[in-house]
Amino acid sequence: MMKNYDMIVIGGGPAGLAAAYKAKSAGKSVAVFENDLWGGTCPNRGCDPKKVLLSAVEARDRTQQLQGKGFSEVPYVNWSELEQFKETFTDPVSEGSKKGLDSAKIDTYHGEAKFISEHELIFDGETIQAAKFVLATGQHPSILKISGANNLLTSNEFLSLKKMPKSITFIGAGYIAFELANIANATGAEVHVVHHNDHPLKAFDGDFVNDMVEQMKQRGIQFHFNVDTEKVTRKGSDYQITGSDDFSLTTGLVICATGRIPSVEGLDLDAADVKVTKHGVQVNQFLQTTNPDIYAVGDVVDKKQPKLTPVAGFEANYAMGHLLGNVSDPISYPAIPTLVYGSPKLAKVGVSIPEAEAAPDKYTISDQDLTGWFTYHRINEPTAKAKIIFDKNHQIVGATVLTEQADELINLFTLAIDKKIDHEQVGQLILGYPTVASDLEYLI
Ligand SMILES: Cc1cc2nc3c(=O)[nH]c(=O)nc-3n(C[C@H](O)[C@H](O)[C@H](O)COP(=O)(O)OP(=O)(O)OC[C@H]3O[C@@H](n4cnc5c(N)ncnc54)[C@H](O)[C@@H]3O)c2cc1C
Ligand SMILES: NC(=O)c1ccc[n+]([C@@H]2O[C@H](COP(=O)([O-])OP(=O)(O)OC[C@H]3O[C@@H](n4cnc5c(N)ncnc54)[C@H](O)[C@@H]3O)[C@@H](O)[C@H]2O)c1
Repeated sequence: MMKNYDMIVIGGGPAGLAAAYKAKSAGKSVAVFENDLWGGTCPNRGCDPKKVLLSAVEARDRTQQLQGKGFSEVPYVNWSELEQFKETFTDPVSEGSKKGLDSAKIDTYHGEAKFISEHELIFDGETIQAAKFVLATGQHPSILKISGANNLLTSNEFLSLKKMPKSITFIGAGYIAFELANIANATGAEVHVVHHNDHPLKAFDGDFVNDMVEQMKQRGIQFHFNVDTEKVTRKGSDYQITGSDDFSLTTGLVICATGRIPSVEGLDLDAADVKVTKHGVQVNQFLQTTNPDIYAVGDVVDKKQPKLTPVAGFEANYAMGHLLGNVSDPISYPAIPTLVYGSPKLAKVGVSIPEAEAAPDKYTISDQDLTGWFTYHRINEPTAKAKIIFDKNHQIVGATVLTEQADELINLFTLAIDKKIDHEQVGQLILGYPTVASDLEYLI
């Protein structure tokens, strides 16, 4: 007899798993298909391993800042040891995620499935049906179409390098290049970033990005802007990168960090009547694809919101609410913070600086240098800055921050924006002192 489920999820990452558990707890029969590691990008080769590696960088940064204030030597990070520590987090993920599904009695299929009609998949020669589907296949690294592209590695391989080479080069200057270049630099490797224009981290405030680049240059990271990479050639155990304007660089490894592309190949979405653009699966305001029985959630969706783990989880919960008939309003996203985990960290949320500058009748920007504030001076941070945007009622509506503590500060701003917390309300709270949070009263 043909297998038939209430719901099939394709992709076992944060988005897919959240959707599967939600439907299962509502009493639905559910199956999840995964063609690689259970758990997806975030815990296996994304956010979590990256932030474990960052912990050693943060310790080194602190030591460096407190040189002559209790510390004299600044050790380099021992990559092999750190990598082994990282593996204690990543190694158990896939098996653990699969076991979780098994104990929740969610069926699992490992391998490639492909649609053969609007409600049918074929897997290992077997046809499997479902009333509803959820596409949650995420994205994978894009590789430049250049001569010698086979010599390029990606963030996937970087996060599992057994040995850090003496020199390493990142192509692209987005989130991944900044974060991984910063980690490699802390191990003592010679680090280069080659970028095709002079707008790194283009979604962020230019002033703060310039500041971040300067600080990373001072740590020894070499930026090569306005270079179009044309060719990567193997030279013995090294690689030679050649690019526009006679650019040439010999390096130990080349990591391509030029963006990620939606994972839709092989699914034959045409057969299911699901339309895809180059940015991902097209959805309506209920996260239904062009086939209303097929939803799409997480990184695989063509959307203007940033492609991040908490956004993936939020969408999965929303889509399940809609699919189960508990929600009928269109999806409405709260403020979404985005962060670049460098040294320092750069973060933003809500109304952007260009948006605020373009509408002075609606917004005011408070440009704050926090370097001398106790919170930052205590750890001797070289620079700590925030641009905070208020509406005409003096309610915070956006912020961009550059500091080692940006990951904590931005969440406080997010809370204030989303819950409309103002200066007076913060003043009525008693918060642990002295902390990033206890500064909030003086910031908003
Ligand atoms: C290096 C790096 C660092 C990151 N850091 C952060 C961070 O600090 N904070 C943050 O919020 N986000 C971060 N992200 C982004 C975050 O990882 C993603 O937003 C998140 O994983 C999206 O979840 P998802 O379930 O939509 O996709 P994924 O986690 O990518 O999961 C999709 C799953 O679908 C599977 N799949 C693909 N095709 C098929 C198929 N045909 N059949 C079956 N299964 C398939 C994949 O193997 C994968 O397991 C980072 C990403 C990277 C690459
Ligand atoms: N901290 C975080 O939240 C975090 C960290 C890492 C990744 N991510 C997620 O992963 C996504 C992908 O990260 P990413 O850094 O690969 O992408 P990105 O879009 O941030 O950056 C890609 C960079 O490559 C450049 N580029 C594009 N085409 C190029 C070309 N032909 N030659 C040279 N450079 C080129 C772009 O100008 C851009 O600077 C992010 O958008 C985000 O969703 C998030």
